[in-house]
Amino acid sequence: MASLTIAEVNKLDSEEFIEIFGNVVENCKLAAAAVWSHKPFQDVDHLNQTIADFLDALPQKGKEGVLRCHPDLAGRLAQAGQLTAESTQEQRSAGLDQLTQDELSTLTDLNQQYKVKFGFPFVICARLNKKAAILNGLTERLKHSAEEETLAGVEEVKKICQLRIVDIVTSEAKL
Ligand SMILES: NC(=O)N[C@H]1NC(=O)NC1=O
Repeated sequence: MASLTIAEVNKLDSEEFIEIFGNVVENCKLAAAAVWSHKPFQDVDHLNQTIADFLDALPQKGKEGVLRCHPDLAGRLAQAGQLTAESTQEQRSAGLDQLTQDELSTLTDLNQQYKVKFGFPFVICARLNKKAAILNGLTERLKHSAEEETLAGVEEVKKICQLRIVDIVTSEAKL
C-alpha cells in the first residue's frame, strides 16, 4: 500500500477513504465509514484516536460484533489461505504459520473453548506477540469474564488498527 500523507488522507472522498481504510479494523468497513466525517485529521495520532473513540463508544453488542469480524488465529480461514492480506502477514509475523501439530491442536482447542465461553473469538495483536505469548495469553484470558474480555479484545483491535494505519499513512510530510 502506497504511503499517504495526512494532507492526502484529508482530501479523500468517502468512497476512497473506505477503500483504503476499510480493513484497518478487520472486516469492518463501518469503522472507516464512520470516522471519515471527522476529517480533517491533524496527524496520524488524531486518526488513530478517532477510530479508538468510535470503538469505545460502541455498546457491548457492537464491541462483540467487531470482535466477531476477526478470523481465528491459525483457524479454518488461515488453513484455507483465505485470510485478508493484513491478517495473513500478521499471523505469519507471530509464527502462526509455523506451528507444530501439537501447538496447532492446542491453539485450536483453546480458541474453541474461548468461543464457547464468550461467544466471540479470541483477538490479540499478532504483530506484538509471538506464538508462545499468544498461547499463554489465551490460557490466561480464558479465566476472565465476558465484560473483561470484550474490553481486552477491543484494546487489541486498537493495536492492530494502529499498526495497519502506520502502514498506510506516513508520519513525515512528503518533500
Ligand atoms: N483473532 C485475532 O486475533 N485475529 C487477528 N489478530 C491480528 O493481529 N490480526 C488478526 O486478524
